[in-house]
Amino acid sequence: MAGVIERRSIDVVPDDERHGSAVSQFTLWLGANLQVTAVVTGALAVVFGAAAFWALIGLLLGNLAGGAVMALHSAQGPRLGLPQMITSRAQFGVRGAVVPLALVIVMYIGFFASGSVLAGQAVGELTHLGQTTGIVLFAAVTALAAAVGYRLIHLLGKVAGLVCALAFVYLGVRLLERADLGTLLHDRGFALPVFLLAVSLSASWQLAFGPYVADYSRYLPRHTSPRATFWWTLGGSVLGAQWSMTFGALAAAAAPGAFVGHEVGYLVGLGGTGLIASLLYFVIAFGKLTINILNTYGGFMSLVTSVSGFRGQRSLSARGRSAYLAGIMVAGTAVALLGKDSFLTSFKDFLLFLLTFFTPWSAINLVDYYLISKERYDVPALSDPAGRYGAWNVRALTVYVVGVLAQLPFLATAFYTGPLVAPLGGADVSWLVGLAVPAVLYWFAARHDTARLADPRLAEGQQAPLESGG
Ligand SMILES: Nc1ccnc(=O)[nH]1
Repeated sequence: MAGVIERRSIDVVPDDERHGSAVSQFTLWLGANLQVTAVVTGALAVVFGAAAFWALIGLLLGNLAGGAVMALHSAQGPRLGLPQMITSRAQFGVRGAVVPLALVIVMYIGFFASGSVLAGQAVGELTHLGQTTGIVLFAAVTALAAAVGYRLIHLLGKVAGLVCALAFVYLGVRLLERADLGTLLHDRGFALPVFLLAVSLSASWQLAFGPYVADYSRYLPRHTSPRATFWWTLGGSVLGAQWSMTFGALAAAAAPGAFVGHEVGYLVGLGGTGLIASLLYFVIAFGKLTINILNTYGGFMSLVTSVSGFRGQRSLSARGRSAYLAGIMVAGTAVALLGKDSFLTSFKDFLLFLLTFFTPWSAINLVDYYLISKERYDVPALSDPAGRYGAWNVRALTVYVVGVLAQLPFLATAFYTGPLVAPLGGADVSWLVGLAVPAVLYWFAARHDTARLADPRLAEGQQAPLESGG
């Protein structure tokens, strides 16, 4: 058992523990995306007024654009052997990284909560124990699996991907027995704002994976091709999300009133009753499990990265691991139980609003890694506030704040709508601004900051010094 439970967290994965191939990224991200929240997201595009035909095209564009950004993060994993958020220390400073980190933690607790509410419904129905017990059971299984860690997460992703793919084929057939595809796609009326909304919904969906993508590629052998990692990640994530979202958009077009607000019940009702219904409840919960584990593990990793920046640790004991994981699980479950009846709709808005705070992070992290640092970081300095990355990088933090503020005029949420939304016909393109503005600003601000750049000779053997250090 000891060999099964993961020991590592924020520390570098040494070469002798590296294993697997880039294809594992395809199966994990397929499994993470073939699930009910993605179905709901696709349905929203139609609910907000896009014709199903254009909704599907918009969703695909967003999945591809957001997916490309998330997959660029994935390719960092094999190269550095580090989880995702710790690489932000190279841009923001060892302590400055806490600024984007804190927001990422809040976001993943929020995703944990909203996912657990849907899965808790399914577990409650399946076990006849009700939603509250369902949420608690689901959270406990999530935390246990996250504690076992990397290998189990990949295994579950593979199994869930397969099981959910079968279920989605079945549900797709049932849907098309009830509704004629030609009729659903017949309306070709185009309206730019709702089309752009469909693009934003799926782009945000993908971008929200960004802060933990490399966590799941960091055990791949160092020489795994970055291209292969990129394409397998992109392929799995886009295929899974687009498939689920297509199903959701068509379901919403076929039965607008019946689907929205009754997602779990509607999906099960499509399938049938009795044993089939029980199976579908199981599949819905199982489908949410992969992503919920990712949210727990990602929240945990971000929390450890934040705290260790101040306390100077470079690794974590088994007890510390469990304690941090339990902390994320308890927080997520508490929010789920408090919010299950009321605020989850506005909560979704809150989550999209939070996205505003880390599209600039993605832009800065990627521009630095690929264009300025050229895929090389001085790994020991990532844990040294007196090292080349410093404690607080004011330049990067300023670009980050400007990147967040630049989006405000473009934001359209339930509780705040910026002044430039109406001139754009009601469309929210803030995520594009949140990527482009900080990317350009950071490039100009940091490209001559040569003291920060790692010695090219560090490129291959860069992990060695950390081993002795901690
Ligand atoms: N799109 C998402 C990203 C991260 N976590 C989620 O639950 N969903």
